Amino acid sequence: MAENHKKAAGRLCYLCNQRRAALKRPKTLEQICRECFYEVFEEEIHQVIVKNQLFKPGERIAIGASGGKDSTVLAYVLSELNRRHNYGLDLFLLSVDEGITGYRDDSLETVKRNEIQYGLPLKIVSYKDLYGWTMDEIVKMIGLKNNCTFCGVFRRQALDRGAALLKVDKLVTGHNADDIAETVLLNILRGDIARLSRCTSITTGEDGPIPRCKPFKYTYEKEIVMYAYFKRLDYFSTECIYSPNAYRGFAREFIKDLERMRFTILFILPYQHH
Ligand SMILES: Nc1ncnc2c1ncn2[C@@H]1O[C@H](COP(=O)(O)OP(=O)(O)OP(=O)(O)O)[C@@H](O)[C@H]1O
Repeated sequence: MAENHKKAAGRLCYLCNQRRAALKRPKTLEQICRECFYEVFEEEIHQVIVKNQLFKPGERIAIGASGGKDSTVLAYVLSELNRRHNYGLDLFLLSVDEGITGYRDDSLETVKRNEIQYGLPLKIVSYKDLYGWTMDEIVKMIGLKNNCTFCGVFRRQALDRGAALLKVDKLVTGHNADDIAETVLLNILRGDIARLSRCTSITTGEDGPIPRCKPFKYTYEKEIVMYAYFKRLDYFSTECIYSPNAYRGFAREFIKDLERMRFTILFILPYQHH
């Protein structure tokens, strides 16, 4: 971040040619000012929403809010765009409390502050209430093997239950281009053709209880972090204490290495179509 910042300082913004450049934009490598960065970042997400017809006026939308950078930026940007472009959406924050002491309890405090900061009603559903078990208790029983698989299945269902309680039409999540590139690579390595064809769709689950969509499908993680940093958004940045997640970590490092070698894989993978 500081490095990007230093390199850009001293020049005029490539886009407005008036203000000093404050950063080098990861997606285009242009040196631009903060104001232009906010504008292009938000406008690109607006275009993704419009082109893919993600929402209809009057819809109730739940934002899967973990308190992390992606969903915090998503909540902030969606509420801004909803006002600016009159989408006519009723937005809600929906959080799942997995019952992980020292991780989810702290990140939920962030979401509770976001509820006030962004004026979005918050609903929290917990594994304890839904299933009678917290992840702390499950890990005590089964250890650290396969715990992420359990947690992923439970979270998926908990989000569906929460969405039903809120009576929303859709659920949006903060999955970004980096997450999707990793998932594409993992599905290739696993030879999972069915998931490979599904994982790049911007909207999924249209035949299930609640459609889900990913407005950040084309947004780079680095840009989300920069946006949160420059806007001083309130988010929680600790990794889950139970998820070493070696397999996904390997995919992430591999993609980063390819990017360093100037392969534009991050840009290409989320565009894969079936
Ligand atoms: N406990 C939760 N409650 C509600 N939504 C969640 C929860 N965990 C994850 N999500 C949703 O799923 C998306 C992807 O989750 P993942 O665990 O991969 O986190 P991430 O990429 O670090 O995102 P974030 O920065 O938002 O935590 C999040 O952006 C969020 O929309």
